Amino acid sequence: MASISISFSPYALARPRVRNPGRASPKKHQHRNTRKLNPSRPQLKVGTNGKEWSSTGVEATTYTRLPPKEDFSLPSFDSSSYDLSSEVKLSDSGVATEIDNDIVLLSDDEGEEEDDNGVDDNLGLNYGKFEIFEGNYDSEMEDEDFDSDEDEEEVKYGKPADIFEGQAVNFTDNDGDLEEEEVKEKGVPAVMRCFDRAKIYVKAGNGGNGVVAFRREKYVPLGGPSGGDGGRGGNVYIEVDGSMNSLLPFRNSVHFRAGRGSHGQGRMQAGAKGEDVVVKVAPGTVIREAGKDEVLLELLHPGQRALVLPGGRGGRGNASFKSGTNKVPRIAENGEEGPEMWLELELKLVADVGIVGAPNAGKSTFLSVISAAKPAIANYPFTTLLPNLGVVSFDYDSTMVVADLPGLLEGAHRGFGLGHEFLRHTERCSALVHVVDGSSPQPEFEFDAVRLELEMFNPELSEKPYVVAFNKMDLPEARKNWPSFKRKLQAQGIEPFCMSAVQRDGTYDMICAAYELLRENKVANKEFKDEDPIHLNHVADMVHKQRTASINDFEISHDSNTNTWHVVGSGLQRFVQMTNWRYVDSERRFQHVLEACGVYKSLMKLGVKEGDTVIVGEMEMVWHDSYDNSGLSSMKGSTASIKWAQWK
Ligand SMILES: Nc1nc2c(ncn2[C@@H]2O[C@H](COP(=O)(O)OP(=O)(O)OP(=O)(O)O)[C@@H](O)[C@H]2O)c(=O)[nH]1
Ligand SMILES: [Mg+2]
Repeated sequence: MASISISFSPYALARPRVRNPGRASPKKHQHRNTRKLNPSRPQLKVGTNGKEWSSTGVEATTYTRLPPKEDFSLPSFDSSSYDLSSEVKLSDSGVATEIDNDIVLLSDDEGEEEDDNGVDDNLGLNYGKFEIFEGNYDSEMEDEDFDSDEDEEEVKYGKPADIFEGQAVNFTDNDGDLEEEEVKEKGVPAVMRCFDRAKIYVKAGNGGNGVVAFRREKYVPLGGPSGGDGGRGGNVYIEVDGSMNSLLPFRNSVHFRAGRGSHGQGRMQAGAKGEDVVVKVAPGTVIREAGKDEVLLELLHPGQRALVLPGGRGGRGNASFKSGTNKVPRIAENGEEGPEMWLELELKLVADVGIVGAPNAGKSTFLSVISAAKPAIANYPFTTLLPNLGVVSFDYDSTMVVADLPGLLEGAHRGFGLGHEFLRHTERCSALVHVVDGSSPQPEFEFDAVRLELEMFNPELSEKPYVVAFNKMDLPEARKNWPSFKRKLQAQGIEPFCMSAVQRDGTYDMICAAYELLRENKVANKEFKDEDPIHLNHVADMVHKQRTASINDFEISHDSNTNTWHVVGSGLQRFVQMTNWRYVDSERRFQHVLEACGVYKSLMKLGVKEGDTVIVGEMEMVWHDSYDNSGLSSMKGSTASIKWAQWK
């Protein structure tokens, strides 16, 4: 594209010299036009710079640690949405070798009662034969989302620095949380990552351009300017959709662009406004600007709608520029560009009660019994990969939403297992139900381990009110364990409940107890909400404020090597972007505005020299300074004598 080649005098051009009008297009550092200008006047030569199985087991075992290899016999299932047939066997990889070695080492170092095979007396688990569900889910749903650099990922697992009994093996060096986070993130299949996190791009619509037109009608001589204004660009809204309970839809659609405003037309016709775009999110979504910690919005209730990005203003047509001194304005503005942004969405489910517990404790079974939810249930740890929600109704007006979360392992807070990934969903619960597998060898141990994990993840979680459900009372082991478990918890001041989820025995009392807890706590939450009304359009207000900064606020920096002056200010930049160079008066107004806001004066004060390059926004100009200051205002026909429509 040819350079814009507009050469003009900032002060005293009676007739703007526009070469190739209408071809003006933003382009960076175009070659300069060496057209000769009247040396007696100050001249700037202008150029533009171009921007996410069900089988009922008989013998169920709860694991609070990683389970032994032999327990990992998977029933074959074809239609499952989760294909676990391709777990990575750590014993097959270099990683496993490292873990084996370290565990043996650990038992030696610590002098614990653990034999050379790494058998833990507590649970009878052979830690030397772990399998870990880490990464390699090769189901059709994951193919494209897995990082192909699997090898690279394994290399990242370092030798655990210090492992002692009771502590989970940490695959990373303790070097930095960042690395741990990275490895953990990669190990989680995309469908899980996308369940409650998403990154989206939003852009408001550009405003439509204003036009230059004149009324031509029979018997109406001198009809005057009739160019209409452009329509404003579409807005970007974020709305809470009560039917959504995950952010999975954002796996496929990431970009949301509002429509641009239509251009203005003759006969004073303003352009239509651009189409708004509404991004639907699940209740409980927290929104941040990408890369920043500050929370922009927290959308909790269905129907809430927040204006995030306002559309760009439509450019004014020449009818808007008519004034007493400029009755035939040949000028119109470009529409303002719509703002754009990358947003990070994080979902924290809005459930009243969260069901927590070790894998295989019977959490999903419990949810399926108390609500209409049909979560996957199997005699297998980590059956639940994503949280399930269920609504428990007592009668018409007493209902509560219950979330069943993936099982928690010891070490979950360090990224072991899956539960950690989703623990944040319990942050918004008012009460927790802690399901304990009564048939496990040591239910007390399991109970303590899970409590510890909650505390390690977020101390506030461990402070939430909770009820303990000792499950699987239909099994003889559980009935045997119950008296001692009850005694131990009572000693701690906790009154546990016992139930058999499968036989629906004791589940009603359980849920009534949870509801009671919830009622007490919800009152407190309500009071809090009343105190803190949310103003949902503040993001748009902030964006708007940033964009409409005063044109008088600018900074000038100088690069002495290239003799270039950069005039930087968001108000000025917006002005430059909205200036439509195809119209002849644009240039004069441009000079007028630069003069009025003090850019020329400041440049001269700083010592701008003849031939220096001045860059304002996307415009590149050449400075010509030979002029007579005193003669400016008196010059007839100069821009100074024309009253321009106010910049807004
Ligand atoms: N005998 C007996 N088995 C039960 C009971 N509750 C659950 N189970 C069994 O325990 C196994 C695990 O149940 P789930 O509900 O999938 O356990 P979970 O806690 O959701 O497990 P994860 O989702 O893997 O963490 C299944 O085989 C259930 O049939 C019970 O009260 N009695
Ligand atoms: Mg489950």
